[in-house]
Amino acid sequence: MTGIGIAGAGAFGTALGVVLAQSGRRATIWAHQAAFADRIRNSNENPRLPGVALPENLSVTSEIADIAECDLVLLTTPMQALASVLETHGPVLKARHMVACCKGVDLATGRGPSAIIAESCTGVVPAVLTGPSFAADIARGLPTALTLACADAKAGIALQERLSTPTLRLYRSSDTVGAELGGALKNVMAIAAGIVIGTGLGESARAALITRGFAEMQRFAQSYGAEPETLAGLSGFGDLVLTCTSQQSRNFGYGVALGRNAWFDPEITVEGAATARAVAAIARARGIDMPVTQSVAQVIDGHRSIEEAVKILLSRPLKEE
Ligand SMILES: NC(=O)C1=CN([C@@H]2O[C@H](COP(=O)(O)OP(=O)(O)OC[C@H]3O[C@@H](n4cnc5c(N)ncnc54)[C@H](OP(=O)(O)O)[C@@H]3O)[C@@H](O)[C@H]2O)C=CC1
Ligand SMILES: O=C(CO)COP(=O)(O)O
Repeated sequence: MTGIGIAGAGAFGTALGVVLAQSGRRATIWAHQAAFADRIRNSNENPRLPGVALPENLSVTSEIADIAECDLVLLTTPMQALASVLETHGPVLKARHMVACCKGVDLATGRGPSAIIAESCTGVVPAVLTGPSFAADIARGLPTALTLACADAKAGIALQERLSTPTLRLYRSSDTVGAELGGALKNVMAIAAGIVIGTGLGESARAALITRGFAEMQRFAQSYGAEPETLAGLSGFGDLVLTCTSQQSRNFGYGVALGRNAWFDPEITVEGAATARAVAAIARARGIDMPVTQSVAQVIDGHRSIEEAVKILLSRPLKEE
């Protein structure tokens, strides 16, 4: 079967389904809750992506069997759900290609999405779709450019062609590790940027944070063999800029709320929180200098106040850039 399965009925999976269906592809979104699938079907709209009508050739199901025969599956659950979803449903999925669309590092194992796919689904070619794009922008048909990373060059070309649309422009890369780490780490930096703005530290401080945060991202990713060019591209620098500067970003919004000591809805997906904890632990164990990430992890876990974290960051030894 040549249809596209989309595992995860959130804003991003729905937006990808909409744009792919609008350009003639047949796609099916799988939701893990039957009631939620019913709600989407009955209203022809996903409450996580309000105001976007679903095209006719985009189906919604809560039966995993309905996407089992798809040759391509996009994995659009939150990162911390990916391993359990693949453990439970991976064996029934017959897809030869799986594209991870989630951004983060698994807190329990320290693994990224492509490693989770490779370990859970033998014989599947893992790929990663990541880069600067808000689901609402994609779904409205606004122009977006993303990175499609796949270590298998032939599969990468086929996936790039299959998933590009007139408004969704995919650039190809073979550096899956670099692409997925860029997407994971920028969310941590977006929380930090939100804290900077929420606390009233100013735009100059945010620019410094983004720049030093990018240096930190490079250090971490290169320790895993990522190419510096990947981090400088859409999946790293591009998404870092978007997420650290846009009110649309949930990670940025969470940071702003922390900075203002304001309530933030715990139902909202904030991938950078678990990823900050995961990356801080890995960096400590591997001796990688990640001061911003360590500070974010300490602040969100209540182990350090924002004032203390800022003081510590500003009193680090002076050094060359
Ligand atoms: N939104 C965006 O603009 C973008 C998001 N992404 C990435 O896409 C990923 C998903 O984000 P997004 O779509 O926004 O998230 P949402 O918060 O919109 O939705 C998450 C969805 O995942 C479902 N889900 C949660 N746990 C499971 C599970 N165990 N099995 C199956 N489904 C589950 C939720 O269902 P329920 O609520 O019923 O539990 C919900 O439908 C994230 O990694 C994010 O970083 C990437 C680019 C853009
Ligand atoms: O990844 C995204 C934009 O590229 C979405 O960011 P948020 O999860 O912070 O909303």
